[in-house]
Amino acid sequence: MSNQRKFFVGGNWKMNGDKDELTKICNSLMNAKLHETTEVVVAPPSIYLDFVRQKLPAKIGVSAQNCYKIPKGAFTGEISPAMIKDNMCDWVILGHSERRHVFGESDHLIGEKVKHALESGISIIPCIGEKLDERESNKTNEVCFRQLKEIAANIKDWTRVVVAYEPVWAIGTGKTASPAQAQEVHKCVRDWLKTNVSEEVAKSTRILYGGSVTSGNCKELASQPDVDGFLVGGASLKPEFIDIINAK
Ligand SMILES: O=C(CO)COP(=O)(O)O
Repeated sequence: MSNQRKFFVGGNWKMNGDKDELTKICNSLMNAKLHETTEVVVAPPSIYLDFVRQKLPAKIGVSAQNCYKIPKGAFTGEISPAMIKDNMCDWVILGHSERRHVFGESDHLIGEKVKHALESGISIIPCIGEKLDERESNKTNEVCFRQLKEIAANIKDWTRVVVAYEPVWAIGTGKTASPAQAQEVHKCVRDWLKTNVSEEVAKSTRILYGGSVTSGNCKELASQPDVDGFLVGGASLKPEFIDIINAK
C-alpha cells in the first residue's frame, strides 16, 4: 500500500533573487504543469515574502527562511511568525544548516523558535543534518537525533510539521547523498519518531531530503520509501525546479 504522505517539494531561495528574477521564477511556476499530488512551497528572502505571495496562486505555499522566537520587540533585524502570517504566508524553515553553522544558532534556540512558530499558527520545516566529519566518525544518527530531540520536545501538533534532512556536506556542494544513504537516514528518523513520539506521527510526517537535489537525481531519490519530498536550494532558482516538483 502506498503511504498517505503527500509528496512535498520546497524551494529554498536563500539570499538570492531580485524583483526581476523572482517574477520570472513565479511566472515559470504558474505556467508549468505541476503534479496535483505534490505540495509546493517556496521560500524567498524575507523582504520579498509579500512580493512573491502576491504573485503566486494560493495552492503554492510561501515560507520564510527563518524567524525569531517571540512576536515583537527590540530585536533589530529579526522577523516574527506574526509578521509572516500578516503577509499571508503560512510556513517557516527553522534550523537550516546555514542558520546553525554560519550564524551559530543552537539546538536550544531552534527549539524555542519551533515552539513559538507553531503557537503562532504557522507551519514549520525544521532541518536536521550532520557535517562531513560527523558522518565520517559514524555520528550521523547521534547528531540528527540530538537535533530532532530538541525540535520534537517543542511540538504538540505534528500535522503542521515537515522535517527536512539535509546533510551539511551535500548542501551546495554538488555531492548528493546517494538514494541509499538518504533512505537509511530517513528510515532512522522515522523510527526515532515512532519510538519517541508515536507510531501515527512516524507514519504521517513527511521527511524531506535536501542537498544538491537536481533534475538528474530527483527521481531515484524520490523512489525511496521514506523520502517524501525535497528541500531544494540552487536548483529551485532554475527551470529544472519544475522537474523536481514532478519527480514522483
Ligand atoms: O540547503 C538546501 C536547501 O535548504 C540545499 O541546497 P542545495 O540544493 O543548493 O544543495
